[in-house]
Amino acid sequence: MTLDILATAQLSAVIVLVAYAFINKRKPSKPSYPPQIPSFFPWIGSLVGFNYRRGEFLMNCILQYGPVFKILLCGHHLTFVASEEAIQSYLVADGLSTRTQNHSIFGLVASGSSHTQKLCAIASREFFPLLEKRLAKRTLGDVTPGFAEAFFNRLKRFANYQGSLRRSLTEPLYVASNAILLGSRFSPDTYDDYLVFDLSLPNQVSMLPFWSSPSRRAKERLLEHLAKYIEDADTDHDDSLGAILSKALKKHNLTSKEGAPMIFSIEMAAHANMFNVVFWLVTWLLADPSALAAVRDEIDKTVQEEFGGIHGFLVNASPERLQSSSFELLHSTVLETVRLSSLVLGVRDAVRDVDLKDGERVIPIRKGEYVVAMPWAAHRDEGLYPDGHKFIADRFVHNKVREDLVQNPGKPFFSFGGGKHPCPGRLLAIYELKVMAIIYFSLFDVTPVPQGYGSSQWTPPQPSPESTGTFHTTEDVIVKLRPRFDF
Ligand code: HEM
Repeated sequence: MTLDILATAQLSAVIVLVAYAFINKRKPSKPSYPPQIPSFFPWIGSLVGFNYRRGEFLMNCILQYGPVFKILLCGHHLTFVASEEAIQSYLVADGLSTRTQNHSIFGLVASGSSHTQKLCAIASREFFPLLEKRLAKRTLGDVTPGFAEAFFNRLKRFANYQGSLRRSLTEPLYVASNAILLGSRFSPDTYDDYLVFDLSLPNQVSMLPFWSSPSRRAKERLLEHLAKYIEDADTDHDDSLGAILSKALKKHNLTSKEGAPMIFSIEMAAHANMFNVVFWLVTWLLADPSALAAVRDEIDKTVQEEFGGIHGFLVNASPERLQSSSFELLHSTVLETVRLSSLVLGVRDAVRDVDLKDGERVIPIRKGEYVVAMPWAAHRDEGLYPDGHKFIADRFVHNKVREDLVQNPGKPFFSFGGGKHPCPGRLLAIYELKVMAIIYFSLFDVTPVPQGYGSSQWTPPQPSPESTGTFHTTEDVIVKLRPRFDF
């Protein structure tokens, strides 16, 4: 009986939606700006295309409707801005808030918690500004000692390895980055759980229901570990970022279990984009052997001449010394990878009516609507970046972006956001990517192994059409790592 009622209700809903869509289609549409992406169904709008192949769907919208367009998703209006001027305007606009974005992040890490609201407020008022201060140019050098050695020690285990490129890069990166941010009490053995969680992220951020026991259990174990980490923090003597955050959580009367999602959200911010970018950095270099040879020559020469060899580098690899012009090609390669792997920035909600600018045109955003910026198009603008869809390792050699890596008029570089909410980890990210590349290519000859029966040639994987934020990959790369010397 109940099933009959349900089936009848579903059928009626479909009939109403189809009829509505048909009537709507027949109405002559008013010309408007920005263009609205047509969708067959009212209310749910473009949900299906958007959710299943988000990156691809958005890129197709730009190609068809231009760099500013609107879509309807489950009753919400989202305006996407992808031109340089519109993104600049989005970044500095008053009246656009990160409230919804932060809520969804905490909803993801702390599902079911009644403290999401409180955690969001503490994150944006206290924790993100604290990170910005600690990871600023002047103080970054106090945070980074130990990163290079921790990365090296973990990477050594991969000598003569044949297997996942992703693992060989992200495991040492995860361990080293946590060592400097959270200190030695945070267990490196959490890597496998974090990877399971990370790989499920594209599904988790989709608007469709997502059930996966392995990633849910991995997240629960990570949260338990973090709760213990906060519980045991030596807040009087330990001055690692993790201990400072633990102290602040206690000050806000949050139990260690209630506060764990806060540190988890910082873990996610510190690793999610890095895991993607580091993968593309090595993959795109492997796909361009002459660029790889040039980058490695630069690394070998500079490590020898300026640090006396790799062991000297491990102890003296400060952010200032890595700014040296002797690493100019590596610096350019890192920026090029970050430019090319960037798809979407954050979601903003309009807390009042806002007019954004796209050159001479005005983009009206009504209170309650959402805006999303897509650097993907601006970063491929042929007038600004010739052959912008290609990886060109030395693209930034003679044309460096500003040091703080945000908003660079004339040569847009939006990968780290900017304006009111720039990525506070941007300088750390660039530092880590450089150190990683230097150690990885100093230690190993890296050979990609062709996959598939009978294939003798390796081809790099494509960015995944389901990506969000930075590009994920469609598949891993299998590599052989042959030590270049006895370490
Ligand atoms: C290549 C690596 C990275 C990329 C491409 C990246 C990109 C971004 C972007 C675009 C935003 C702003 C999103 C928005 O507009 O709402 C952001 C925010 C953030 N990033 Fe990064 N990031 C990277 C690495 C890091 C690292 C290493 C950390 C270290 C802790 C970090 C911490 C954060 C935090 C805490 C925020 C939130 C800031 C806020 O909402 O005020 N990121 N990141």
